[in-house]
Amino acid sequence: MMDGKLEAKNISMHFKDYQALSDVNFTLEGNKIVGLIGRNGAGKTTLLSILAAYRDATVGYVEANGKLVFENAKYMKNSTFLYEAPVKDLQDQKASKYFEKLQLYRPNFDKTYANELMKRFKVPDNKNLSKLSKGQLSAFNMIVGLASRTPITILDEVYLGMDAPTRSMFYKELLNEQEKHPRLFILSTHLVSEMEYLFDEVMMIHEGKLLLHDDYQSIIERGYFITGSHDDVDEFCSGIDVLIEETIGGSKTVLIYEDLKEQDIQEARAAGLDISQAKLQDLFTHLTGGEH
Ligand SMILES: Nc1ncnc2c1ncn2[C@@H]1O[C@H](COP(=O)(O)OP(=O)(O)OP(=O)(O)O)[C@@H](O)[C@H]1O
Repeated sequence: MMDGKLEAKNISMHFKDYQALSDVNFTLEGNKIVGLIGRNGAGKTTLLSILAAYRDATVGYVEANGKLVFENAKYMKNSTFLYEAPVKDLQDQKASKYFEKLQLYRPNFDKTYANELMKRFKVPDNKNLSKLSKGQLSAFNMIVGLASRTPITILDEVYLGMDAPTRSMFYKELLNEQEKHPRLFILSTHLVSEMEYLFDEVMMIHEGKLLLHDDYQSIIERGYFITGSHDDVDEFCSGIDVLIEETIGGSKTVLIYEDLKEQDIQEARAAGLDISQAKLQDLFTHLTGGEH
């Protein structure tokens, strides 16, 4: 659907004297699910609102297929940005009324699909939207995001308020929808362990800076836990940045983020070291400063 390019160029965002984003650069290309992960206050919402052209960056700009997105009516039509249930914007209306209006400026909006999801996610359609529970409102938001079928769909922590079974249904539906109607999804989250299997690509931001941006697989393949005798682990890790280390008796475990050669891994294992792949959640926690 999109086969296009979304580029962030030298984006910085200042709020008075507070710098929420510092020189963020990246290119997203093609149809994929991109996970934007970052701790509380890292700058996720700020970055997404700039990507969605809801606000302009203090410095830098965003382009979609080489055209500025800010104040670009065509881009607004082709993108959806959903953030924590904007109750105020919904006023007193029922879903059906809201969908009718949405159809006017979302040419791909599929009302039949939206209504089917309303049933499946048990969002009542006979109540005013302002009367929905928190979880129902999150589900409603997610339904709008999926059924709008815009080439660019940006969901800012849209799962907030959904209970665990509902979130799990949402993830399945997202994958299902991505297969049938591929587009560029950008999802922000800190539920990393729960959502990592969804991501084709990951952007990690920390204190307003883009710390990491790569294919999910490439990131995962650089994260290792290494356990063995104190000396063996130290020897293996000489010259390698260690993210965390834990010593229990004479044995030591470290987490590293590094390209290892398959041969080095084999040799280390043969020499008695235990090497296992870390999860994105481990890397996320420790690349962004640990549990402090
Ligand atoms: N309008 C504003 N004025 C001043 N500071 C702001 C404004 N909006 C955001 N900030 C600050 O910018 C930083 C990034 O905020 P942002 O909402 O983008 O973080 P986030 O990664 O989405 O966080 P969370 O996971 O907690 O939702 C925070 O320190 C926040 O206080």
